[in-house]
Amino acid sequence: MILKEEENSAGASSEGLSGPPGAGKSTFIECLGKMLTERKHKVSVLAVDPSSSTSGGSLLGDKTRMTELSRDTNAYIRPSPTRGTLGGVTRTTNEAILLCEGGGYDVVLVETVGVGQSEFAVADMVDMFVLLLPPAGGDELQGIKRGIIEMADLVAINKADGDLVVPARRIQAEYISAMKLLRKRSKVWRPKVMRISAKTGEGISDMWDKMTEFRDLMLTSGWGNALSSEILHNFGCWKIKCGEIK
Ligand SMILES: Nc1nc2c(ncn2[C@@H]2O[C@H](COP(=O)(O)OP(=O)(O)OP(=O)(O)O)[C@@H](O)[C@H]2O)c(=O)[nH]1
Repeated sequence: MILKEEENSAGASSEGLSGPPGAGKSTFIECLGKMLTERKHKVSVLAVDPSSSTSGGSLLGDKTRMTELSRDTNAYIRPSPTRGTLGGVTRTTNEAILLCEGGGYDVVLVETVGVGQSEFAVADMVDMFVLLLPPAGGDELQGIKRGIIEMADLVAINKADGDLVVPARRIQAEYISAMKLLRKRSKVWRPKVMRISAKTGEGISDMWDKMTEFRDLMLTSGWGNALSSEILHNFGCWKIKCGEIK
């Protein structure tokens, strides 16, 4: 694979990834993460566990996930999800993002299950927010809040392979129409809806190109600076809420 030098020159970026259980988040991170480490990126993966603040349980931590990426020396996967209140989760995740970026990881993926409140907090602390959805509508997506779709800079319809290609196309068309009606988050970017297969790898490279395009646009348009100040502002607000800044 050809190393894209320019990709690595623009500094670190953080990407939030959310989606309902079973959408294929681990499979996707494994696939994207391996592609990126092959391209000489250093990738860290932070899991935010929304169940921890309510039930004390763990949706994300109980199974072996991303086995190949976890053996990759250019990847770091935070082994266990953060526990505690949402404020605590947010604070430690924010700090972990900064630590990873400072530690030379130029891609920081923050994963959360899109059924609670944590994805809203995550969307506020990353440079780009990606929603991963299965090729299904209606009941299966009931847990996904409309508000979280509004936060998405990019929606990826996963599992667009085999028999699921046709439903994936349909869902993609539905989301493209639906998202036209949503409030725009940015003046310079219209959220994209793409079809991918984390299993076969199809569409993943194109998706990363779109993510890179987004980041470049944010940097060149100055909108990214506004976003960074917003991220810092949100971080500050959380610290105040957590009683760290009086
Ligand atoms: N056909 C197909 N199956 C996939 C794809 N990606 C993931 N899967 C399957 O979907 C199931 C769930 O995938 P995971 O990656 O564990 O999903 P997840 O979103 O991390 O799930 P949670 O950890 O429960 O939130 C597994 O059986 C995967 O093999 C894909 O692109 N195509």
